[in-house]
Amino acid sequence: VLCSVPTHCQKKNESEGVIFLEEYDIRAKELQNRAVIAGWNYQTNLTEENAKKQVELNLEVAKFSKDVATDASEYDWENFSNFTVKRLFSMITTLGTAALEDEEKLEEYNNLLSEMEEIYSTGQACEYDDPETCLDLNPDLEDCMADSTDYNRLLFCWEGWRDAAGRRLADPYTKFVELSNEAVRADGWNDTGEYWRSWYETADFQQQLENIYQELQPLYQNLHAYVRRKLIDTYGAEMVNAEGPIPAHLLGNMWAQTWGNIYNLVIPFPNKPSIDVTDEMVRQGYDARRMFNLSDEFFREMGQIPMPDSFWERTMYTRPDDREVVCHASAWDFYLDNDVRIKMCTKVNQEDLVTVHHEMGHIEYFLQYAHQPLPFREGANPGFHEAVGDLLALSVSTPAHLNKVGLLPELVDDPEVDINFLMQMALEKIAFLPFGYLIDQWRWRVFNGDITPDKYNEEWWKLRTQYQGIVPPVPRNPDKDFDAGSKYHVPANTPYIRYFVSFVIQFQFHEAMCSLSGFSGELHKCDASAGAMKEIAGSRLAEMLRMGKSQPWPEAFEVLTGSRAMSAAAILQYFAPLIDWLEKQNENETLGWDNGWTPPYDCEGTGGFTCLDGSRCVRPADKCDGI
Ligand SMILES: C[C@H](N[C@H](C(=O)O)[C@@H]1CCCN1C(=O)[C@@H](N)CC(=O)O)C(=O)N1CCC[C@H]1C(=O)O
Ligand SMILES: [Zn+2]
Repeated sequence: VLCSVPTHCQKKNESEGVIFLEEYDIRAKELQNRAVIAGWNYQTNLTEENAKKQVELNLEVAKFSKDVATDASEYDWENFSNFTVKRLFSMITTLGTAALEDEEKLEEYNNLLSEMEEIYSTGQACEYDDPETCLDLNPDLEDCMADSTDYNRLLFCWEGWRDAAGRRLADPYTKFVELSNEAVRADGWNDTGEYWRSWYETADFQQQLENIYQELQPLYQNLHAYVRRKLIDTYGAEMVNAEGPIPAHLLGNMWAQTWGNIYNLVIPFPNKPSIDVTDEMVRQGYDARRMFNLSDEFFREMGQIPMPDSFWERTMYTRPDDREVVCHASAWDFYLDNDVRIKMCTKVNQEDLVTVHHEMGHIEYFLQYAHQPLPFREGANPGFHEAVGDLLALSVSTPAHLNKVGLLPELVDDPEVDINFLMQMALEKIAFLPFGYLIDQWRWRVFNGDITPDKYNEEWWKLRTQYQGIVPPVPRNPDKDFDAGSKYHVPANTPYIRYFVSFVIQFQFHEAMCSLSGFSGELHKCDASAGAMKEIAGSRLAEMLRMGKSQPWPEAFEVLTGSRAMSAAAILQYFAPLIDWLEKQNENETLGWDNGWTPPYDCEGTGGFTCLDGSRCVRPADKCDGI
């Protein structure tokens, strides 16, 4: 019944709709599989030819999405009775960025994405006094930020990366924002941010997030004040101000998003044992593959699905030395034949062991919902997908579990050792919260036009200082710098609020898994795999994951946690002993950082300054441009 004037003809009925969905699923999976393969081939071999093939496939997917949405609108689906059939039709007729009509613009949109991915993944910072020696982000610059405690060496790595990637992404990103908004507007959205937030199916989503952030902010301020005091001990009071924001390059990470790498500068009880998995792994000769095996074993122990053989054959474990790749770790669902893979330039250290669990959590979710119709093969909301791996890593990271797997020589039951452990966890989980929250606060305002391109960097730093209490170590050049571009997810166009949601709900999941497994005691001591009823916990987790996106997320949330709402209570309960300890530590500290302090910046005519180790840090005068 193909009719030219839909309002005057009989729309197709529900039983015809079910047949339509069956045919759709077969065609959609086949096409998605080819598109993901093209994406994999590009990211694991950044050639012009592979970029073109990836763009071609993305265009084919967009065309298919448009055609199938048109076909779907011939069915009277809004009036169908079956919830699942209606939900599937609703998802299939939601196009998002695929709605862009103009072929040329859609091609430009996809070319920009490939180009930005390439710029980010191949960016290098070259030594001031030896332009031939250039450092990659992974591993060189990341290792620099993690290991150096030389103020000016850190400054070289921090600024060098932003010159190499951030600055070069300003123009393509500005163009990209326009095209992305034009695309989603063709699908009826006001802007890209509104389309992204719709995936949470939560009317007051932004308000809920703000409430949770306000509940967590005091804990973050206490951690910030404590760490700031310790950094003054390391770098001196003229480089770190006791009541001001912290220079952004001193937190052990290129983006100051997690602070685990400066644990050795902030240990609460230095003369008591701490966990140092990195040393233990290196001592035991761990390689990437063994780190993956450790994670897979834990998923099995928790009754989840083991990694299929093809995973072990096709995963990229380490950075290849014969081609350019996207090193930023990611998990891939190929939608056919249980083909799931991780792509990672793994380093043998604790940080990457956590990332391996994070990526494997995505893989686990892919496997658990593989039986669902294609549109339901997503997280219940994107935060769920980010939480799975971290959730299991909360159990793996406990001293008890690390001792069990031979990565922690001795187990000590001592409240001061507990504080050392909770500090390590806070440097990962509490430090991250403002970062996880602010990225999309910035991006949503870029997409809705509140932040115009000339203000991209100024507003970025306003948010970075307001939420994280950090400040750029060198003045930013308003015409050239685009520091948001130095963070993978911005040029890669991956939304970020999902990580803030994950860092909240993973503790609610952990609390649920621990009580279901029969664990009793302080939450931070729980290793769910040690619970007498761990099978119950594992099967409840699997039951939630199997649902994919077949129901609004509170339904899935309730299966595991028994509740239907995000809450900061679980993470605050987990860190309760540390909160008390920090408040005592900070009795004489000023919480907060709004005294407007900025770091001293040595930029005399010589353009040179002296490193802490007394060596002469040659610095080309142009590094003082615009200052
Ligand atoms: C290291 C991790 N890489 C992402 C992730 O695993 O989420 C990659 C890149 C972007 C999306 N992605 C995927 O793998 C998706 N295909 C997963 C999915 O299918 O949804 C990452 O970026 N993380 C981890 C913690 C904080 C954040 C960061 O490092 O800032
Ligand atoms: Zn993730």
